[in-house]
Amino acid sequence: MDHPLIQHKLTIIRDKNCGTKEFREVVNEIAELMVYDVSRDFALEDVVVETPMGKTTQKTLAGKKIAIIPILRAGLGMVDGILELLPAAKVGHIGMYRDETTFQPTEYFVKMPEDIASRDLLVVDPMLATGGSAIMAVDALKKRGAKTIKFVCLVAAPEGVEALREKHPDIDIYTAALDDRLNEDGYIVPGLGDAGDRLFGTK
Ligand SMILES: O=P(O)(O)OC[C@H]1O[C@H](OP(=O)(O)OP(=O)(O)O)[C@H](O)[C@@H]1O
Ligand SMILES: O=c1cc[nH]c(=O)[nH]1
Ligand SMILES: [Mg+2]
Repeated sequence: MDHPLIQHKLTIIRDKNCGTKEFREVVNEIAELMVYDVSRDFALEDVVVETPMGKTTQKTLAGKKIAIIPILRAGLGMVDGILELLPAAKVGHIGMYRDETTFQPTEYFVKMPEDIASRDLLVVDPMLATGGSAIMAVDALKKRGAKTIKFVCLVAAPEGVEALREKHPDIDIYTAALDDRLNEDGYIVPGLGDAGDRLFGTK
């Protein structure tokens, strides 16, 4: 997504001198701006409304049922921003951490709304690196009946986009930036470092 506001804010959080408070605020702001466009294909239906001047037929969202699914921890940093625009969305959590040497993800927590099969799901995580975490999260959702899934991240590596596309070609991927590559430690370059640690001040 190349909107100037999104690009500007992404540059702010890439800076290693951006502290925890600002990092948190700006991650939420970017997520909110991204959802404006992610929701572009949401269906509308007609509704009759009475203005002070009389009756008119206008558009309203067609009873869309959404759930936001953050991949813990770092995905949590995007939830409040998205809820600003989609305040009635439900939120399901999936916990996952990546092994430092093999980069393989381990799932440690899942709590979903009961009706995810009938909801449009926005899986959110700031970083799409090898793609292992996103693939495992989508596997877990499909296993529970999910049908419509969009993946929303801030920074993606080409390797992660390719892996997620290959494993789950039915999923739309939205990213604020497609970066150069992964380094030998599995971090995105130039990236923004460890998103979870920067959001929660754990390093
Ligand atoms: O595409 P991948 O190679 O799977 O890497 C991306 C994942 O790594 C990070 O999580 P991390 O394991 O650091 O957990 P955290 O959010 O708790 O810090 C990030 O938030 C993604 O979930
Ligand atoms: O660059 C990266 C890769 C994985 N996870 C992160 O938080 N950052
Ligand atoms: Mg992390």
